[in-house]
Amino acid sequence: MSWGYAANNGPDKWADNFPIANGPRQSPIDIVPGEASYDAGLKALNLKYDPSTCLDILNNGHSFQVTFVDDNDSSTLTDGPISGIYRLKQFHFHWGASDDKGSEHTVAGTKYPAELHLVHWNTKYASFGEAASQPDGLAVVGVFLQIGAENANLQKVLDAFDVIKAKGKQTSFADFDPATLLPGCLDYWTYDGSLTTPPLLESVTWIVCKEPVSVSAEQMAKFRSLLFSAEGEAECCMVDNYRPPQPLKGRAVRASFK
Ligand SMILES: Cc1ccc(O)c(S)c1
Ligand SMILES: [Zn+2]
Repeated sequence: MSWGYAANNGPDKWADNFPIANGPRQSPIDIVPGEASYDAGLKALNLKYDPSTCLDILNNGHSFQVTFVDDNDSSTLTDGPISGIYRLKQFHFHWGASDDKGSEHTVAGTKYPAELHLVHWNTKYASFGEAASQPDGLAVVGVFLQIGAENANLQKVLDAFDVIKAKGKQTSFADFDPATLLPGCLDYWTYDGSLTTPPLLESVTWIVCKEPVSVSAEQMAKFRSLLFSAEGEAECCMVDNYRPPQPLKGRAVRASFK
């Protein structure tokens, strides 16, 4: 049986097949602002995305992801806490069955209804797959979603959901600028962590934005209309696809802001 988020294959069971689940730099974590140390040496994030690199949108049975062409430096992350050039590979979300949960990172225990992950890989390595196995291979920008006004930019993504309702469905998705999903203020916390889904590789420099972006309650309902299950299987709503916070194990969390 493959991993998921149910009682029989969820986060508490992942260590059975992925022992790194109990490793020293697992994600997500609870971010405690008062314990983060301001680092004046941290640069501002430099995100430069080219909408023409947007390729398709896929229901992979764990989340939905928008994938980008990454054979050149058209869509990149530079500066911030990283050195070198990291290319955007995909973005996806994690969310809850109700608005009181859904984010993976928490802020002093506060859960947001959803969290966006923009996944980038270090071009010092030959590919995403190679980078994902290296301690400095990936950089994921996390953005919290909070219930408020309808997010017109996010709606463009949600409008594609009808054709990717079930696991394995994929459709073309073009000319989307992921920068439109970012908050106005790019203050961030950063720490060394991992993928939050199996294989839970400890290759991620996490960059979590302090400022959330809005999502309406109706838009959250649209997230919850996706299915974990494939066509022809018993329908299982795609909700609560988040891993809870993991032990910090002595790691430092730095803040780019005072
Ligand atoms: C590469 C990757 C895949 C899935 C994820 O949830 C994350 S956080 C990163
Ligand atoms: Zn993720």
